[in-house]
Amino acid sequence: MWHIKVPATAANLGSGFDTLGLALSLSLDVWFSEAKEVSISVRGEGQGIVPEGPDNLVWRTAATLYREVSGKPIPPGRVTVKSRIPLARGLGSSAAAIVAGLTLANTLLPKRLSREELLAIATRLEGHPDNVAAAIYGGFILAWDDQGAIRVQNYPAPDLRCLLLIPDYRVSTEDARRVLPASVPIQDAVFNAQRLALWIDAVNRRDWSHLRQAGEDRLHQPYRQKLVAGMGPLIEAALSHGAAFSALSGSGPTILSLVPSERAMEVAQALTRAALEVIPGAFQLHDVTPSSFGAECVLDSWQWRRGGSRRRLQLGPGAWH
Ligand SMILES: Nc1ncnc2c1ncn2[C@@H]1O[C@H](COP(=O)(O)OP(=O)(O)O)[C@@H](O)[C@H]1O
Ligand SMILES: N[C@@H](CCOP(=O)(O)O)C(=O)O
Repeated sequence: MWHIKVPATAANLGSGFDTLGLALSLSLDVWFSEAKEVSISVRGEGQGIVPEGPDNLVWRTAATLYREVSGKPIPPGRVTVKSRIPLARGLGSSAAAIVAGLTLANTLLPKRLSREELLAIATRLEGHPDNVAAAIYGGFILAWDDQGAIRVQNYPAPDLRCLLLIPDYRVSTEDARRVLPASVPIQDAVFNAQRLALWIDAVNRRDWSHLRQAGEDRLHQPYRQKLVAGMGPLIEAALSHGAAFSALSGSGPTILSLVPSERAMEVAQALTRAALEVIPGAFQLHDVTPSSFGAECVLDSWQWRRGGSRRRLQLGPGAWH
């Protein structure tokens, strides 16, 4: 049986719209074993909501890639999808499902595609590179479009705790992209370029003292404010109680705060107090960590359960270890 694990991801990180991404320690897991017929079951987040037929995003993506590359239908099998990534909350659930599907197809293909090739396909399917790049490579990523080719630079994840304030309502990425303007004033573009540079300087020097400003943004958050009740007060509550960074996660509505361990309790309490005032309805507060691991596929067989070695496959050919 194959076990595929793909992390949740937070895209944008304030100033890095469609450019920065961070893998998180929440995951989408898929188990696959060959069988006579296809059967798909969905557990955890999305259970009862996402389809369990051939139109399931994980299976549809896997089947399409397999057929495109090999010219043959994907081998049928039993697929179990178990996710801890809430849907449409800005935590990359669709990116994780797409990357899981691509990883599954790549595992079954006789000749595997490279991570770069998978990134290009994943970006085309998701529409932007930031979530899928972080889901494939793990850690903190910077992605850019080089005349149609998607390039990525990845860095170790910041050694900070990550508090996710997740409201109980959904914001689809499609809707959240529709509220963005077609062009922005030059001053706003400069404002973001300066702050994006601060992010890259911070990860290069592992110094989080200017992250607060790296989180400031004029390209997407101001326009999305109307979709995310209490966005400003929640970010302010986290920053004024010791968070190094706080911003909308992806297209929202989750607010992500990066916090030194010793301030995590204080920030969590401040976020909870603010959320009770400004969020209409329920919310959850998750205490997770940035993750250095990207998508991986493991042969989950009886041999390793009995103490044999566990074979682990990072995406890309020749990467068994
Ligand atoms: N495990 C899954 N299996 C199938 N489809 C999924 C899965 N997870 C997410 N999706 C699809 O992705 C959609 C959410 O994507 P999106 O609006 O981009 O939000 P986000 O990626 O921020 O969670 C869901 O409504 C569903 O259609
Ligand atoms: N750069 C994208 C990121 C969307 O992330 P998601 O997790 O909300 O899908 C955007 O801001 O639209």
